[in-house]
Amino acid sequence: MSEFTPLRSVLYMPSSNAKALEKAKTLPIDAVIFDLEDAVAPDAKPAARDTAAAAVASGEYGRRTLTIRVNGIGTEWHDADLAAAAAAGPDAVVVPKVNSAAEVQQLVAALEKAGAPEHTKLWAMIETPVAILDALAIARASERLSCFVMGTNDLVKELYAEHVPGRAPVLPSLHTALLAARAAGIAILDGVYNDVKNTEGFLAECQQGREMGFDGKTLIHPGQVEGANAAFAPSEQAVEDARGLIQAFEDGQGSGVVTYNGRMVENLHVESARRTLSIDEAIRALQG
Ligand SMILES: CC(C)(COP(=O)(O)OP(=O)(O)OC[C@H]1O[C@@H](n2cnc3c(N)ncnc32)[C@H](O)[C@@H]1OP(=O)(O)O)[C@@H](O)C(=O)NCCC(=O)NCCSC(=O)C[C@H](O)C(=O)O
Ligand SMILES: [Mg+2]
Repeated sequence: MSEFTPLRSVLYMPSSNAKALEKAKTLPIDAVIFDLEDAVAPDAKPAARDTAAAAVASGEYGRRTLTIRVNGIGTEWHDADLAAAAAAGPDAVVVPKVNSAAEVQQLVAALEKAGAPEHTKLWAMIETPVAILDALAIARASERLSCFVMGTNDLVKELYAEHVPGRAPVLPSLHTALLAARAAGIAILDGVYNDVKNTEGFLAECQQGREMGFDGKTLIHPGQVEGANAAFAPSEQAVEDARGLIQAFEDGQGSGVVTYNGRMVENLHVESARRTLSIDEAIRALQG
């Protein structure tokens, strides 16, 4: 049994959208974010809060990781959202616009005070300039914090930047958050791709995110699930190469360096290959 939890495809859905809530039960997503923030109109927020909590408790989403995105600190909905989410006990509570280590500690204290079970982690959205500049302190602020979620729409807005193919304006921010997440040993998810009908652009962004090192991508539409699942899983070729590389190293009988398919292999490559195999194993376990 692998300890690795795949987060290739993490789908936001407005908790006020009954059709989307039903649809998500049928999709091969690794995780769901029941949204109470941007995708829910102010009038609909109290009902959406109840719906999200009921969805988590329903047991109808199978093996998927379930999370609730609450409204941000300082908004009129935040306290009630956090209390309801803590009581529902999802796998994680996602908090937008987390800006400091102190905020993480405040959120963790609030979750504990509201009686959140131990398995309910905190996922912090990194989507402001100050969060990028303080990313390492945020990532290390609490053991309960297990994942960064990039909010590239807010980031582009705050930077007065533009959404462009290749994402040059936000790459320094994405890399900084990745460095912080890896230094702290937490997961990190790439931001959403807004143009839901542009499959080619979406797949290019998935590949870019995978190559940069993200664990998976946040999604906004069912049509994006398959592409994300493929992009963030090791390919058959990668799995075969990982097995071959490990075997070649073991056949080297204690030599510190061997070659496999003409390439140098050292222990660090073996560690990467083992990671590839454990991700593959965890994904296969999901498929049952
Ligand atoms: C973008 C959408 C508004 C498009 O909706 P729609 O026009 O209804 O799409 P379709 O008709 O193509 O839908 C086909 C079926 O799929 C279901 N559906 C659609 N979206 C979802 C979803 N997200 N989850 C589950 N199911 C979904 C439809 O109900 C149709 O079902 P059926 O008829 O039974 O076949 C819409 O996709 C949408 O609302 N997406 C989510 C938007 C959202 O959550 N936004 C907030 C998060 S993004 C963000 O804030 C990131 C961050 O903070 C940042 O700063 O970047
Ligand atoms: Mg945002």
